[in-house]
Amino acid sequence: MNMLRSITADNPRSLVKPVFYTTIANLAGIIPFALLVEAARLIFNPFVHPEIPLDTARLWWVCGGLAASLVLLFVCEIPAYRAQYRDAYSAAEDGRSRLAEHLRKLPLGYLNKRDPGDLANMMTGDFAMLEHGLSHLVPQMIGAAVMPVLALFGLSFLDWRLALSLFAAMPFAILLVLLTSGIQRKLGSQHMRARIDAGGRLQEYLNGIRVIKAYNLTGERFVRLEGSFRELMRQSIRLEGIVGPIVLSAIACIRGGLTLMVMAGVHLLLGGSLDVITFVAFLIVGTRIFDPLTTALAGYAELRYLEQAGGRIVQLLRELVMQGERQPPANHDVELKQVTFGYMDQQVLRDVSLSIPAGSFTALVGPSGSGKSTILRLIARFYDPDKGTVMMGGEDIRAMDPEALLQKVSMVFQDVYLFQDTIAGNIRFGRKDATREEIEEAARLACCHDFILKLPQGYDTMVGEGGSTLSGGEKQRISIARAMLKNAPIVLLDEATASLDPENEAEIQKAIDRLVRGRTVIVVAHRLKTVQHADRIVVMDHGQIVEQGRHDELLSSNGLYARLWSRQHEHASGG
Ligand SMILES: Nc1ncnc2c1ncn2[C@@H]1O[C@H](COP(=O)(O)OP(=O)(O)OP(=O)(O)O)[C@@H](O)[C@H]1O
Repeated sequence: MNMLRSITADNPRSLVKPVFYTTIANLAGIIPFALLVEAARLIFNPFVHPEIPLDTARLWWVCGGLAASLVLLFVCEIPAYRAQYRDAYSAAEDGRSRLAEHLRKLPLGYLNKRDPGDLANMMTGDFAMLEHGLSHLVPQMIGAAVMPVLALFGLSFLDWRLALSLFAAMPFAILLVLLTSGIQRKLGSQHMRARIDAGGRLQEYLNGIRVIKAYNLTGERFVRLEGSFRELMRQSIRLEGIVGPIVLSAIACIRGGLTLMVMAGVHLLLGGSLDVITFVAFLIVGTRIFDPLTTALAGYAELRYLEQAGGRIVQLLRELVMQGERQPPANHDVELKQVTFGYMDQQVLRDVSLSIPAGSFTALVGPSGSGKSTILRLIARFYDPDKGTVMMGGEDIRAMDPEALLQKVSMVFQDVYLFQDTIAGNIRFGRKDATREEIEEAARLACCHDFILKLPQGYDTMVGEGGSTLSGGEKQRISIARAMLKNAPIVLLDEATASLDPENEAEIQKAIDRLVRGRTVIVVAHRLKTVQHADRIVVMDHGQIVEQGRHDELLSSNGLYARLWSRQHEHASGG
């Protein structure tokens, strides 16, 4: 059952139709064999028993039946073929969508620990293997099981001794494959690890190609990439080199049954206890009956390999998604109560308590790495705290449905990601059902409208993956337009650290001022002058809140804020 779950990406029901139609097609495939045996019997009968004339009428009927059975086989194979391919591809499509949806709901903490190359490989490589398995290997396996069982049953009626000798070696072959399945699995998983590693290295190489060129790192990075390709080759050769002989031995063992049957047949024929016609019938059937089984044995090793690919998918599908069903309350006060959090082992926030009343403007400031952006991520529930609670309207956000919670929050982050879509499509991510007028209105408020109209196709201009065709400031404004469209009561803003030209900076500031009006706003600010009018400024250092208050209060208390302010002030007047 585990294997079935694995190879169907946890959806064994997708196998029902292909298995049903393939079994019918295989059963239909037995009829021509039976008719061939009957034809051989009729033809050889006059030679063995000269007193009996050739029964031509019956022979014609058998020939007609043979033609009809081939038509029947064709008719049965069409739905089997369709079921195998259609269901294989739709099962893989369904599995890919389920996995993508599941990944979206997993805590970011879990995804951070996974190699993105590995996940991408799972979506493409592993599912491609499942498609191949469901469309080719599973039908082969069914054929391999149905044909010999029916043949053994039918041939036993003709002569049980020959039938037994024909199949005598089969249990040894099956035993050989089963006993070595541990080795096959181990080699398969080593090969898979090498494949994932090569995929990861390749992705790293492609993602970093600009840095590699800029710093002339070609040699070192390429060596790592080449090393992973070499390891993959080594593991592939090892896998084929060891699994191949096992499978070939099993096939030889099965074929040995035919030799055994011929020897037994000759012995019985000479002893007079077997007639030639039955022997000929066995020879006809015996040469073909093992074909599906030998093909399936070669596929069996592949199936085990595929089981591992599917197993990885099933394991990921079973990872617990973020829990919580409650709808967020109408009150949008935000509060952190003694929150402690770290991404991996390193603690990033220590015992942080902070209360943000609805409708207020709060700024988080402090040195780089002090944990400011992490607070925003916890409020949006990208992660759950290790200790303490994050509350909204007096309720723990862990009890809330993460998706409903995100409806309450608009985010504008430093690293704006634009999808490979039109400008309008990218703004529409703010609200799926927004009309074109609403999108343009949001763009106007976010100071994007003018630069968008200057693009070749205006709002219908495509932006590349990652938005590489727009400047940093333009991307920021697009993301503000998204947030405008979303119109959520809480706004989380992570101010861009990269220096922008004065015109862009003024436009962005104007857009932000419009976005935050009348909402609960939490801003991570790097330039203190942009937040000097905040209701409250929270100063962070080494994962803790060291000061908080209004700009004037903080300046007069002469602490970290005053130092940061004077440093930036001197810097600005000096520059
Ligand atoms: N996804 C992550 N995985 C592991 N560590 C992380 C991750 N994000 C941030 N960190 C680490 O957590 C610490 C706090 O990061 P955070 O982004 O909250 O700081 P910050 O105060 O916003 O910094 P900055 O002003 O430079 O944006 C840093 O040491 C950072 O390296």
